[in-house]
Amino acid sequence: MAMSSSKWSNPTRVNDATSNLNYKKIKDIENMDEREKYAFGNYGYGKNHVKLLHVHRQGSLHKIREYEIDVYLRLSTQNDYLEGDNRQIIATDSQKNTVYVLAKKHGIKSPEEFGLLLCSHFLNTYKHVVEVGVKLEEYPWERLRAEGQAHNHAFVYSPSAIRLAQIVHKRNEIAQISGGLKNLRILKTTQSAFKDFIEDGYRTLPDANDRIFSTVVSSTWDYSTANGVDFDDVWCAIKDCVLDKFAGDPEKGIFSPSVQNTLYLAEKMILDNVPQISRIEMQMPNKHYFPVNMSKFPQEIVDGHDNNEVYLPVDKPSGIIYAELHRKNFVSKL
Ligand SMILES: O=c1[nH]c(=O)c2[nH]c(=O)[nH]c2[nH]1
Repeated sequence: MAMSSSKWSNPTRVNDATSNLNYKKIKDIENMDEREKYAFGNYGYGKNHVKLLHVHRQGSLHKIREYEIDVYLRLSTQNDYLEGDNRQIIATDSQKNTVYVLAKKHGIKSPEEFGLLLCSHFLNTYKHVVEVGVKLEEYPWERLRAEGQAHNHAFVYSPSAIRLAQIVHKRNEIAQISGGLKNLRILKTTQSAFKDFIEDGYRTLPDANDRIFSTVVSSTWDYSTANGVDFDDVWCAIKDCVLDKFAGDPEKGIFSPSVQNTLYLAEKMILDNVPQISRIEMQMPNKHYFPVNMSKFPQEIVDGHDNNEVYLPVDKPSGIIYAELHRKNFVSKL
């Protein structure tokens, strides 16, 4: 397409020689091959939402793991995009089949290890694959207990949190491994306050000495190494750190002056306890539960005690508190 003069062109009149030169440049650009004019930024292709249930059968004792998996590949050439030449394409359907075949052949020890296996498979099998990415979401099935006993082959879906894992493996580089969790919904009825914040013409919220604290935690973290990491143990340990800093001991609990402080303490405990994690980010939306105003029902206010039994769960808006914490010797790649 010819470049027309636009509001971006220099309005200053140029002499004829310069003008001829500019004209030649424009003609050269017009004659350029498309490949010289434009460069690809991010590109790749794969299959999203590959659903998989894996059953590990040890005699009568069965173990299950259920996943939704996204896979993508990046090839060394872009001939598929540029020329409509499909000869280098590993079809997204074949990528999906690979997930099933590798699960059948090798089983699934953890989502991180299965993701690493898929990456190595694609890089080793196809020399023109330069990058593989695998994202996994694991659903929270727990062994059912019946008559006080763990059941051999029945499970209950206990949506306490969804587990996440992501692997990005570029050829000739070390695989980048991330873990994560989402949908961890928690609530406590005391040991939370929020006060002493800015008092100005915009403030209506009173100090709260004792409020409900509820959130839905989501978090992702990066591993600096896979050596010696038991990914299942780490995931449970991280969830326990979050619950510990939120709930504290079962009798007295733990005091929270703000969501910000609780989030920071959880992240710090995770970096203190898991040396193989270099960076963690966490989000804690503040799901508000406001006490219902009972001042119109004075007969219900006994001994001058305000209402602290009946609350209105507020769907929207919610506060959103988030922070990333990394070790000081770690340089974020973002
Ligand atoms: O823990 C909180 N942090 C805030 O920043 C905030 N803002 C707000 O209105 N309530 C709260 N609670």
